[in-house]
Amino acid sequence: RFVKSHGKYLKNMPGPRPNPYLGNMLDFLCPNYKILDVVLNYTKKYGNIIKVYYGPLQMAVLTCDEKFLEFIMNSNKTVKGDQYLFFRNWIGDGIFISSGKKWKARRRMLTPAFHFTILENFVDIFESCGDVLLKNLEPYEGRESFDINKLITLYALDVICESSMGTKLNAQMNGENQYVKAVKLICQIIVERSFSPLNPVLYPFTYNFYKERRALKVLHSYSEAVIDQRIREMNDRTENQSEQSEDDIGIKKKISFLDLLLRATCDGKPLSKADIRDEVDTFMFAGHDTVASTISFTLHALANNPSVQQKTLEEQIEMFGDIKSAKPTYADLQNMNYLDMVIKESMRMYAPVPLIVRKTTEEFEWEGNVFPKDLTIGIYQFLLHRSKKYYEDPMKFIPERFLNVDGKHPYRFIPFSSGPRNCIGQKFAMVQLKCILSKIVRNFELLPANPNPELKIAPEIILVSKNGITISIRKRH
Ligand code: HEM
Repeated sequence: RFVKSHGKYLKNMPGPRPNPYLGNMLDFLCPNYKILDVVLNYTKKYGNIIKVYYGPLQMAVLTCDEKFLEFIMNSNKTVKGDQYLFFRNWIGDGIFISSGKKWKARRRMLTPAFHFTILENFVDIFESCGDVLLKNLEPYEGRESFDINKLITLYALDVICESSMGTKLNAQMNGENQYVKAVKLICQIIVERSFSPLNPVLYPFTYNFYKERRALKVLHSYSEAVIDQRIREMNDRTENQSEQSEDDIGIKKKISFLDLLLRATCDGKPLSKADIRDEVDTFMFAGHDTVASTISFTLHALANNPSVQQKTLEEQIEMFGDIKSAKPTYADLQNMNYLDMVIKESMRMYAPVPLIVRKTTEEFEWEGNVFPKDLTIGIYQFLLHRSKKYYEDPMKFIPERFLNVDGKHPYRFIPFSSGPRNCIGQKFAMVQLKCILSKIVRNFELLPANPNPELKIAPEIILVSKNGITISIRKRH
C-alpha cells in the first residue's frame, strides 16, 4: 500500500537506476573529492533535475537547474534540510537555522547591521588584520609551494571575531589558541556528522560527541564572557568615555555586531543573552570559512592566470600608484571593478558553499511532477556555475564574462544563494574580499606552486581542496 500511495511522486523525473536495498548510495561510497564527479555524471546522463534513492524507498532530488532553483528558493513550501541541525549545538536556533515567524523577525532585526554605513566601520578591521597576514606571508617568499588556506583561515577568524564581538582573537599570532582549536574541531565534527551514515540517535555514544561537548564549552564560554563584559561596560559607561579605546583583555570599544544586537529589539523586546550568543556565534561560523575558501581559491586562480593577475594589478596601480601600503577607503573598494569580476569568477568556478539543502514542508507540483512532503532537495551551486548549458568554456577563468550579465537568468550565479534566505553577510564579505585581495596583489606576485597538482575539490560544508591550495609568492619591490 505504501508503494502504491508513493507511486505518484516524482514519476516523470529521470535518475540513476537504484539498487533494491541500497538505492543509489553505492555510487556515493567514494572519497568526498569524487562526489561532485558522481553528481556531474548524473547531470550529463539525466539532466539538471534528478531523482536519487538513499535507501530502498527514500527519494531525494539533486538539482542545478536555474528555473527550478528560482522556484525552490522562493517557495514557502520548503525549509532548510535536516543536515542543518548538526550546527544547532553551536549556533542555536538563530537566523541560520530557524524558519517561519522567528526567522522573519530575526532577519528584519539583523538586516540594518549590514547597511553600508555600518560596513564602512569594518574596513579598519579588515586593514589591520590584513597587515598581520602580509607579515605572516613574508617567510613563505621564495618557497616553491605552500598551502595558503591555513594562513588565510586564521586571518578570516581574526576579522570575524573582531567584527562580531569587538574582541581581538589574535588567531594569526597564535593559531594554537583554545578558541581557534575549538572552532576547527567543531567544524570538522559537523562535516563528519553530515556525511556519516550513523543514526543520529547513536551520536551521544561516540567519541565525537564527547569532543564536541568540550569544544562547545570553550566556544560558548568565550562568547558569554565577551557579552557579559560588554553589558557591564554599557551599564558603566559615562558620557565622556572614548568609544575607540581598548582595554587590557583586548575589548575594543568600537561598534561591533554584538553592540548592535545588545541595542536591538525583536518584536519590541530586547534579545535574551542566549539569543545574542546564538547570533554572534552564527556570524563566527558563517563568516570565516566561507570567506577563507573564497580568498584562497581566488589567490590560486590568480597565480595560475598571469594575464588576469596583471590586469588586477594594473587596476590597483591606477588607483594607488606605487603605494603598496595604501589604505583603500570604502569608496575605493566599491570602485575596484576588475577585482570585483575576478572575485565573482572565482566564486563561479569554486562556489564557496558548493551545496545547500532544502526540505519540502508540503506536497506540491512542478512541471509534471508531484513532490512529496519531507523530500530532501540538494542544490548544487558548484555544478550550476560550471554547467556548459549556462556558461561558455566553464572551465576557463575569464572574469570579463561578468562585464555584461544583462538578459542572463538571475539564478545562474548564486554563490550567496538567492531569494529570502540569501546570505545576509554578502556585502560585508565582498568588502572584506576586495580589501585583502587588493592588499596581497599590491604586495606579492602570485605564482603557481611547483609541483602544481590538480586541486582535489571536495564539497564539505564549504568548498575545500583535499590536497591543499598551494601557490608560491614573490614580494613586489
Ligand atoms: C564569501 C563569503 C560568503 C559566502 C559565499 C556565503 C554564502 C552563503 C550562502 C550560500 C548562504 C545560504 C545558506 C543556505 O541557505 O543554506 C548563506 C547564508 C548566511 N550567511 Fe553567508 N556567506 C558568506 C559570508 C558571510 C558572512 C561574512 C556572514 C556574516 C558576517 C554571513 C552570514 C550568513 C547568515 C547569517 C546566513 C543565513 C541567512 C538566513 O538564513 O537568513 N555569511 N551564506
